[in-house]
Amino acid sequence: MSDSLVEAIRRDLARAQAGALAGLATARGRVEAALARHTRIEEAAAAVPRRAEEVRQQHLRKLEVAHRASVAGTAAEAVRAAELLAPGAAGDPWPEWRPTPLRRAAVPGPVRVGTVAPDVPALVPFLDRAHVRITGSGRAECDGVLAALLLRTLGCVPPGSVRLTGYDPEQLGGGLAGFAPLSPAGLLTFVGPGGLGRLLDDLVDHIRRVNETVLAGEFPSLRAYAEATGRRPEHWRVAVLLGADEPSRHEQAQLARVLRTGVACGVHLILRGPPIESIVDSEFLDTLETVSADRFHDMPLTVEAPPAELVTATCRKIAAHVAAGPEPAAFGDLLPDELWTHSAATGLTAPIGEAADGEMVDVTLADYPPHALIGGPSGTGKTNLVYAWMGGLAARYSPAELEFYLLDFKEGVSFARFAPGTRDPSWLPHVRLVGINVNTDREFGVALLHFLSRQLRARAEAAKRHEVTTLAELRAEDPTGHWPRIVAVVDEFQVLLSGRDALAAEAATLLEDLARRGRSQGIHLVLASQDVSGIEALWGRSALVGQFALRMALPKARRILAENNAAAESIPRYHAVINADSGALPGNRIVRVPAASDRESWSSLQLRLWERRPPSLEPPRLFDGDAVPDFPLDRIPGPGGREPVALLGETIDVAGEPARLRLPRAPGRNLAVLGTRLEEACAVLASSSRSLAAQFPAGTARFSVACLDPDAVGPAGDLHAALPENTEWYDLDTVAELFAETVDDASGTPHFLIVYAADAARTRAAGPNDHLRRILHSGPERRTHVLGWWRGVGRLRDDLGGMGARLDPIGAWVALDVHGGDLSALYPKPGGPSWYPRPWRGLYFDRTVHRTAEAIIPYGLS
Ligand SMILES: Nc1ncnc2c1ncn2[C@@H]1O[C@H](COP(=O)(O)OP(=O)(O)OP(=O)(O)O)[C@@H](O)[C@H]1O
Repeated sequence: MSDSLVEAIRRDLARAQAGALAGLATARGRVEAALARHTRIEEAAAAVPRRAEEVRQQHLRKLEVAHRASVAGTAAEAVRAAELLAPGAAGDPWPEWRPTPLRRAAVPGPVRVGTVAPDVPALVPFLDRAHVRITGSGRAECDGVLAALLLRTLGCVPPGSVRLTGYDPEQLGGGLAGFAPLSPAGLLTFVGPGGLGRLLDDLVDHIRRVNETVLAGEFPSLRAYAEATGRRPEHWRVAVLLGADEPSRHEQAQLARVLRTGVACGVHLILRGPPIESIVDSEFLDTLETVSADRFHDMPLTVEAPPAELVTATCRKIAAHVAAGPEPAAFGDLLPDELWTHSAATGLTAPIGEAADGEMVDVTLADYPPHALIGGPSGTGKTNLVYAWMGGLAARYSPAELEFYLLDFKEGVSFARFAPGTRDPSWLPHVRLVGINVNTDREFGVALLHFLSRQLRARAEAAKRHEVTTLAELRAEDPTGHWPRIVAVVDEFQVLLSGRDALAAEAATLLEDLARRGRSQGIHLVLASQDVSGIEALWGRSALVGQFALRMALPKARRILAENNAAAESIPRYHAVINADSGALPGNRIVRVPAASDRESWSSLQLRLWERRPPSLEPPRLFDGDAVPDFPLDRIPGPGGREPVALLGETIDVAGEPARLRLPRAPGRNLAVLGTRLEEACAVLASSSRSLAAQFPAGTARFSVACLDPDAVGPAGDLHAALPENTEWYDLDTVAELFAETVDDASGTPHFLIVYAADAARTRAAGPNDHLRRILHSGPERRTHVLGWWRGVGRLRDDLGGMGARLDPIGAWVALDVHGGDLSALYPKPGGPSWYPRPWRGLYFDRTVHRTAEAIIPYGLS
């Protein structure tokens, strides 16, 4: 290779090396520049947060200054706000503190446990809002927070609505000692050491049950339930857990569940003590309120513990209140907001009381169930239950929709309040009839049943005319007709069915017919009794009992419900088992019946209804078995009638019409009053004579009063004075003249001989007796009528001719203290009428009009 070639290669290599070195130097310079820029950027970035933090700190300093400046002003506002948030028992200072229970469905607010400076109440949310964890260094302060929280909580809710459980393994209940008086009433229970697991299991079970059966997916919480429905179906349960050994894994899990889900179901925990605290983690913070006994929201807290004696006294009172039993729901709760807005076309529905879950229980009378049976021993509240039910019905349905017929067979005046009285002139507009003190007048009960049967017939006929079958259809077809539902209430109805006589049989037959056919015609029977078990007439007729599908059993009622249904055995006072399914077990609803008996509860409702009554409505008829009816001056026929009519007394009937005796010119038109009861006999003679006298203008009839019993001189004299001026007066010495003169009187002038103790005439002489017999026989055809009182049937017979004499001249009689059998000769049916003599009652029979004799009540004439 030549030298020149080598040289050329060297030069090229040297150039290449120099170029590479220059490139490296340039690259190095660029790297250095980039690194320098990076460092600058990094330094700038580091300066930003520092500045931000400085700005934040400046702001905070300003805020703190502003906050301190405004504390004095805002404290006053905070105090006012606290008063609003925690009124009454929730926040009142202890010296003036007393329980102020909220309504049952109300949601309690926070309660005060102390103050933060300057005097701002420290309020802790608890029931329906949170669990509470109490922390703090001082034991006494923590105890104070606990006591304040519990006592105020108890004072804010209805007594008994918080159930406390204490778990205090260290002090064995000492931490809750002041609350011990709650224990006997079952409001506070203690769980011993080792019982934490069971307690938590129990709470978890309770929460599950509330979720499943009460909230049932419909409400998120009991609080929402209460706000939506106005009712609170469950008690709150508060478990106070005051420290423990390290809880087991299971206990920890259960505790976590309660913390998570308890508040919504009314289960609250109060926690204190490190072992439990250790498992409370941040997961549950939204339902856990932590209260430090030292600081409250970062301010020093002054704990306000309640005085020990206030705690025990309050707990004692709450326990006594709960032990005394729950207050019955108020009568007003049964009433609607607006009166008389309901239609009775398809039935009658009203609440009767409150179930355990606070719900009002409705009771219906309709095609099914048509009739009700109410039972319970004396004093258990049957009458009260009837009042409560009637109040609810009368407030909902107007008198055009509903009518009541009320009968009380017991002695007493329980239904009298519905009729106008001397003290209270108001009456219940729905009531058409009130029968009180009916105990001996079973006839009145039968009369009511007859009356209802007539109503039933009228309805059935109207239904037929309109080609319908039920009341609802009839009302639709005949919208202007008066077709109210009729509710007949018979208290102590067993009296009506007692005895094995014709009256009881008639009553049972009528009842059966009414029960069967009344259902579709809107006629409802409500029968109440102390004890239905012994009523043969009832249990012998299963078809009758079967119609009474609505059963109401008061505590210890026998045989009202089905045989296997013993619910009435165990219900408390003022409660009732309501069963619309003939007493079958699944139909039971237990209700607390409000007090409706006291006059105050009832009167204001009755007054409101009375003031709304239609102007044309007449007051109800009042039948009082203990009262003597007044002689009805307005019912006496006027002068100039076709034939004289004597009023003998009041019939025992729904309308209370007078018992009338027609005295036309016809054989047998005499009246015999029979028996030894002087007053009643005089009353019958007086009312019949006076009513006759009113029918004759002066001088057109003759009246003669013969008083042959010295004891009757008083009333006979009174009658004599009340009769027309020319009425003659005879006694034992002169009566023979009257008979002798009358026996052949052919003047044709009406002549009424009123003879007291007619049988006494015979003891004087043989003559007058015979005259009297002839007057009785042939007088009426000549308008001479005898209204006579004989002191026995035998004596009457003697006056008519002795043994075997015909008694035809006595066409009508009123028997007083004479037994039915003694009247057989005067009665068409063998054995005589069934008649049990009783004071101020007579049995009236007129051969020309009666098939059976009827009971009457003589009028009082005073
Ligand atoms: N639900 C109730 N709440 C408060 N008091 C009641 C209640 N029910 C009944 N009472 C009271 O109990 C007493 C007896 O009640 P009530 O007269 O209704 O019983 P009863 O079963 O009809 O008794 P009796 O057959 O002896 O008349 C009355 O003084 C009444 O005020």
